[in-house]
This record gives sequence, structure tokens and C-alpha cells, in this order.
Amino acid sequence: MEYISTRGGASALDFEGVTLAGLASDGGLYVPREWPRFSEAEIAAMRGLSYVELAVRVMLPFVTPSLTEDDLRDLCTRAYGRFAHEGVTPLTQFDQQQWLLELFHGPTLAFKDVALQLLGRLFEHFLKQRDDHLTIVGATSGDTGSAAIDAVAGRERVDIFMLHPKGRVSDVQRRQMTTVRAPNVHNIAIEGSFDDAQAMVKRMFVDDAMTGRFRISAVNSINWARLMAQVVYYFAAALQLGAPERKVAFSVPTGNFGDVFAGYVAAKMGLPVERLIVATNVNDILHRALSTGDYSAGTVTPTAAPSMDIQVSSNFERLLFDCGGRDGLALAEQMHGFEATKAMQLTNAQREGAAALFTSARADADAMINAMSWAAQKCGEVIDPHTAIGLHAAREAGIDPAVPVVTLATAHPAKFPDAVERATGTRPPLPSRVGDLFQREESYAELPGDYDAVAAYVAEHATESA
Ligand SMILES: Cc1ncc(COP(=O)(O)O)c(C=O)c1O
Ligand SMILES: N[C@@H](CCOP(=O)(O)O)C(=O)O
Repeated sequence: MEYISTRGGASALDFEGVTLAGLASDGGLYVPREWPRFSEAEIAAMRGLSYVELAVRVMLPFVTPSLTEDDLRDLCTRAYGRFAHEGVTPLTQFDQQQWLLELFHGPTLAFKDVALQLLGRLFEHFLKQRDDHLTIVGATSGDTGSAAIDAVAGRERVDIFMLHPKGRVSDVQRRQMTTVRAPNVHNIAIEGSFDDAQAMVKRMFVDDAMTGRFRISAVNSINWARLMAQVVYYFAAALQLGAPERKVAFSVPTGNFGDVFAGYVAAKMGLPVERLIVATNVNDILHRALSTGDYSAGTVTPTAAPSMDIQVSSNFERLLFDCGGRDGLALAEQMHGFEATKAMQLTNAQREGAAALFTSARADADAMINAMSWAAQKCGEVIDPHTAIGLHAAREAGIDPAVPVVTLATAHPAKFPDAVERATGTRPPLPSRVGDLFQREESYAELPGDYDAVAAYVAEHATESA
């Protein structure tokens, strides 16, 4: 498989190249040159496979020829062996129509583990072959950070610098990052929002002074390998609910648009997806863009679903590219305009292309609390605030009652105990696999929301590439 940049100005790369590159050198995001497609018979033949075998079947077209099937199977076996549930991403039922896809059985209790446990191993595999070293720079609104750190802590060929917005992640989320003691792990709390952190990370990829000294890569969903691994659980859920003979809708709590874009990829590969419901909190740029075509970022409002407190959604660019006729140079101009003004209008082609599969909904604080208490009272399920936003949107979307609707449960409720307790009266305990999180000592740097300060910190602590 060959990958091209959404901005048309970077060389095409193979899977190994895009995994190690993270972001394209023109500031764009890599996408496959074409979508691999399974026939109905091929999808039917996936029924009953273990999660690992399904992952191999779904991902093989994307990784060939960089990885052999046996290499991929070995990496998946090791990655998913760390999950606390044998099914890796089990489904539970709320009622006749509503289902929950539990994506939080990995080591750090959020859906990020599904991709990052694999990505950490992919890095190790490729770096060993090349005898090389990576400097990973990431931004987190709470969950990517701990999942990425867990995946690479202590690995020799990688340094990781993880930026989180100071005071804007939950205590559990922060401690899951800052109590990890490994010489290659560097946590940085910055003044500002996740969007500020993400913008600094992206800038580093096009800063010659940094890329000239360090081989910089990404663990955020700007890295194609992240999205690829997330496609698998859409197949897993739909197959259990009757695909390929039956369509399934998905409701996805959305921030950076990575998780829901993985659902779009699954549909492109032939999975019968009825709708993809983009569920946002009050930071609703995506809801506005999909419903009115206006993609303009405001100030980020802190909410009880902090991981979705995002206004600039990186992966939306991948959708605009694919729906807008895959014209990289035109998209580069559109994105440069957005970067300068923080506002843009979608073209008709982009709007119509997106409308064919996506709908959206916005949940305010009350809607989120109501969804959490509905799940607890009617179904005995304690869900986290992000999942609640997805569930609210799933129930509001007006999907044909014959079509199952799967809400992606993106985090374990124990990551947000205060918000869950306020809504349901129940304080979810931390699962034992997280260990003595509140007894461990924290360590992190604090920096202003200033690119030069962050770049200087990274330059001082990172290992130069050969
Ligand atoms: C718990 C949780 N739910 C939902 C999201 C939004 O996912 P995405 O950024 O892929 O849209 C995030 C962060 O990414 C998250 O951590
Ligand atoms: N919600 C995320 C934000 C970063 O998203 P990513 O999927 O692009 O890594 C987080 O928890 O950090």
C-alpha cells in the first residue's frame, strides 16, 4: 500500500514510512492512495474469528509489503494479550436498539490502548530493523498521553515528550502519565488548551531546526497507524450484530475526529455502515461543520468530558480530502486559510460527501448527565461522560429501529470519578490493573504555551538521530 499526503506536497511513502513519519513534511496527513475493499463474502468469512485474527485480516492490506502476515500476527498477539477482556472490545446491550462497544479494557482504560499497544510495537519492530531512534512528540487532552506512555515507556529506541493542558485533565488521567518513571518519558504541562498543544506538536514536524537533528514522529491520530488499528473494532462489532447482511450505525464521542474517521474507513472497505453519528460536547465545531458547513473554531470550553475539549480536529482534514475529490493542492490552500483565520467554509462536494454517511449531535452538560443516569438506572451500566455524549446522540439520531446503534464506550468511568458520581451517585472504583496510582509520586515539567520553550525543552532532553 502506498500513502499520499492530504496536501499533495510530500513524497508518497509505504506503511513503514508513514508509521515512522507521523505527519507529512508538507503539514498534511497521510492517507492510503486507494481504499482496499472486501467483498460481502470476504466479510462474511470474518465471522467468528478471534480479535487478533480479525485484526490481521482487516489490517493486512494496509501494511503490505512493510510487514509480513506473520509479523503482523505476532505484533497483534502481543498487543492484545495485554487486554483485560478476552474479546478485547466486547459488546453489551442496552435495549432493543442500543448497544455499547467497550473499548476500555486495555492497560490505561481508554480506547487509545487498542491502537497504541500496537503502535508501540510497530515502532520497536521498524526501528530495530533500521537500527534507528525516534523522538515522539504528542499532545493529549488526557487519554492519548497515558496510552502512548504505557506503550513506549522503557523502550530503548524511543523518547516520548507528551504535552497536556495544565489543569484540564482529570486527576486519574494526569497521574496515569506523570507517575510513570522511565528515563525516556517526559511529561510537560503547558499553559493553554489541547488545541494549543496540538498546534505546537504539528509545528515541530515542519521546523527544520528540529527535524534536522531528531527523527520526530507522532502517537496522536495524525499517525495513520493509529486509525488503521481502530478500524478493526468497527468490523468486530458489526460482524457480531449481523454484518454483512445487516447494516449497523455507530455513535462516536468525537474530538480529534480520529475514531469516527476509522469508522468511515471501515465503510470504505465494504462494511455496511448505516450512519456514523458524530457526538460532540459544547466544543461543537464538528457538529456545526457537518450541519451547516461552517468550520470555525472558537475558544475551548472546559467540560466534564475533558478529552473532547477540542476545537481543531486534525482528522477532519482526511475527510475533507476524501470527500472533496482528493485534490491535495486545493486542500492545502483551504487548510492554510483555516490555520491563518481559524475559520473556513466546506465546499459543496465536501458537505455532500460527508452528509452521505455522517450525522452529528451536540450534548450539553444536562444531556450528558441525563444519559449517564439513564444508563445507570434503566440498564445498570455506569458509563463515563464521553460515552454518555455518544449515547445521548445515539438515542436522538432517529435511526430506523431495525438498525442496531452501537455507541463507542471510549473510556472507563473510573477515569472520571467525580463527574460520574455527580450524575449517578456511584463512585466507580479504579480497576486493580491500574495499581496504586494515588500513592505514586508525580513528575512533570511546566512550560508556558510557547513553541520556542517547548522546542528548547525537547532539544535539551531528546537523543539526536544518527
Ligand atoms: C475518552 C475519549 N472519548 C472520545 C475522544 C474523542 O476521540 P477522537 O479524538 O478520536 O475524536 C477522546 C480523545 O480523543 C477520548 O479520550
Ligand atoms: N482526546 C485525545 C486528544 C488527542 O487525540 P488523538 O486521538 O489525536 O491522539 C486525548 O485523550 O489525548
